Amino acid sequence: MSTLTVDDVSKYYGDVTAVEGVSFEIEDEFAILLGESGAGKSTMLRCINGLTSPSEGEIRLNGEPVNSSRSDIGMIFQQHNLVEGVSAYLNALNGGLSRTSVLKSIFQWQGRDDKKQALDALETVGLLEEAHQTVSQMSGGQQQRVGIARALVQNPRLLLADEPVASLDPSSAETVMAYLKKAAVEHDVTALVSLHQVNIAAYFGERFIGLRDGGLLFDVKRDELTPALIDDLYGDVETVGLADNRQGDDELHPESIGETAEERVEL
Ligand SMILES: Nc1ncnc2c1ncn2[C@@H]1O[C@H](COP(=O)(O)OP(=O)(O)OP(=O)(O)O)[C@@H](O)[C@H]1O
Repeated sequence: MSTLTVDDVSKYYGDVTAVEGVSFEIEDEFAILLGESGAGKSTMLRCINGLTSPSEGEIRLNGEPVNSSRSDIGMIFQQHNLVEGVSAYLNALNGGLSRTSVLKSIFQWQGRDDKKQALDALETVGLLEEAHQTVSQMSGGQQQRVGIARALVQNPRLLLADEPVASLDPSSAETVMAYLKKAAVEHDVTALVSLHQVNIAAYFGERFIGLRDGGLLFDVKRDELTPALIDDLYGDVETVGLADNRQGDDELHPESIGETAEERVEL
């Protein structure tokens, strides 16, 4: 159980306003951050995980201010930042580094608990049999799943992901999202994931936070996410892909995606 509170947060880079006056709270949900390029999604996530500080406002996790990089916030990046030349297992094990001294990690003296946790995390993302495969030999989707496993080994109370499937083909993107959601549900972790693929977002998300020009445009639950809101967020160009999923003018129907991914992932 964890609650993320974003309280009137602004972030300025010189004259540039990246985020302005944004407030929302998410509790035990799989939430999606939507917005076009430059809307402030990455800046918001970087403020939440303490990689940068807000210029104004406060961010709290379970009531405690977040003011520097914290080990209980797991972060998954678009370019997964794995160590390519070593195995999936060793990459996952690295997630526990904050609990292990540098000397121990160099000599791979992590305890049995850490090792079991790394294998459990790889099982969660469907890669137990590939545990000893070198990451550079894995597909982009598999590498991203190793990134999810590594974040899980941190024992996070909050999982953040910045465009985790942006560089994947649509089928791999669905599979990775299905594993990410499975990981959050199984580990009982609140998640905030930035995405630009609206259909994938609508299928997997439980809550949607829309940013436009750094401000909060909407904060809605799944049944309140309408094409009209998406149009407000992206304009006509980005919503073309929604056409086949619409019924009437005011409902999203993302059922056509995700089912095959879910069958594969066995959520
Ligand atoms: N370190 C920085 N220095 C100056 N300006 C920045 C910096 N980081 C972000 N910005 C600016 O802040 C605004 C929001 O950027 P941000 O990367 O948060 O948006 P985004 O929604 O994540 O976009 P994208 O999807 O393209 O990554 C943009 O105008 C960007 O140019």
